[in-house]
Amino acid sequence: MVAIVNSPTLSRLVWPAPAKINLMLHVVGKRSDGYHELQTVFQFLDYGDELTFDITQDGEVRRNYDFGFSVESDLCLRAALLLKQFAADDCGVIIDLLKRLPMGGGLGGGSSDAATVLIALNQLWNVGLTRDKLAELGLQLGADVPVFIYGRAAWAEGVGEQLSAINLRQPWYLVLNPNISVSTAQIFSNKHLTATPHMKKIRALEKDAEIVSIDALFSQGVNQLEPIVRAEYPEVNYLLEWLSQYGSPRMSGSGGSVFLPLDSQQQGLDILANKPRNSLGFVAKGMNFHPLLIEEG
Ligand SMILES: C[C@](O)(CO)[C@H](O)COP(=O)(O)OP(=O)(O)OC[C@H]1O[C@@H](n2ccc(N)nc2=O)[C@H](O)[C@@H]1O
Ligand SMILES: Nc1ncnc2c1ncn2[C@@H]1O[C@H](COP(=O)(O)OP(=O)(O)OP(=O)(O)O)[C@@H](O)[C@H]1O
Repeated sequence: MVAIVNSPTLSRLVWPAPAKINLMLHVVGKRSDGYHELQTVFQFLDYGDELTFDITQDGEVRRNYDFGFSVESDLCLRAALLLKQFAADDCGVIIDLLKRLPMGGGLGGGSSDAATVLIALNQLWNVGLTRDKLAELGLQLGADVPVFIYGRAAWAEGVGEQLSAINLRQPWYLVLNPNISVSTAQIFSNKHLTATPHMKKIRALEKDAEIVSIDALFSQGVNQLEPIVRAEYPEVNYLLEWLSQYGSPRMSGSGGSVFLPLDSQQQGLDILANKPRNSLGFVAKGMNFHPLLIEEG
């Protein structure tokens, strides 16, 4: 946890917003509001966006960047405005964002940014909401926000908000992105997406002390959104085929990023050096703890 006081200097600290990957993802149902119920496993990566906050006393929420999304749809601004309902009237902020995560990349970039805004401003504005309350606010912004506030690698159900911590191996991963944005809504609305029966939380996952291997999760099958994305986006299909010469790659979330667990960081750097033209990529370590984990109680 970042211990921080509300001082203009310290508030300029850099606040990380790490990526997540989904190590397995089953679609198990559809709710009446159209959202799909999932069973998934989240792990964080030590790679992501970075935010800084200039705290002001003018009550305004502003941004100092432009990545193409409108002010109204900006998840950082929306997160700040949600939290502002609980803050003193004069609490204001200018948010800056260093964007490393590909947008529409299945790595939870926008969700992670929003979670970091909620965590940071909860401290910098002295709001004092609990982690559960922040996660509840976060869920209004997106299904992937709560896990970033929960702060632990997790087995998730519901739309991703029913979370229980799991202890996973933390290998290095190579992540590749085809440099295209995949719409999560479009993938979930594909007519070929069918729900499968609920899977019992696999036995190894129930024993918190045990370290769950990535292979054990992969043996549960591929991400069920993967065949749909592969069919709609040949670029994602190509990256998965290309990476399979080195092991068993998987797609994260609703794509289009794909990832491969590695034996070492160097192995990833060697593969990355020859990555397909037009793709983006990085090597990062799996993390079971979010760098801003809120310890309570
Ligand atoms: C695929 C995952 O990344 C797995 O972690 C998440 O479930 C997606 O979470 P997210 O990007 O935060 O998604 P949201 O912004 O909440 O939803 C975007 C759209 O995707 C569809 N959606 C999303 C999540 C979900 N469980 N079921 C859905 O049907 C809905 O049409 C929704 O309007
Ligand atoms: N701060 C933000 N960062 C990224 N995208 C944002 C942000 N605010 C709003 N958006 C919008 O949200 C869309 C989805 O972005 P995001 O990077 O979260 O996708 P994603 O990684 O596929 O998410 P997920 O893994 O949760 O499905 C973007 O295309 C963009 O229009």
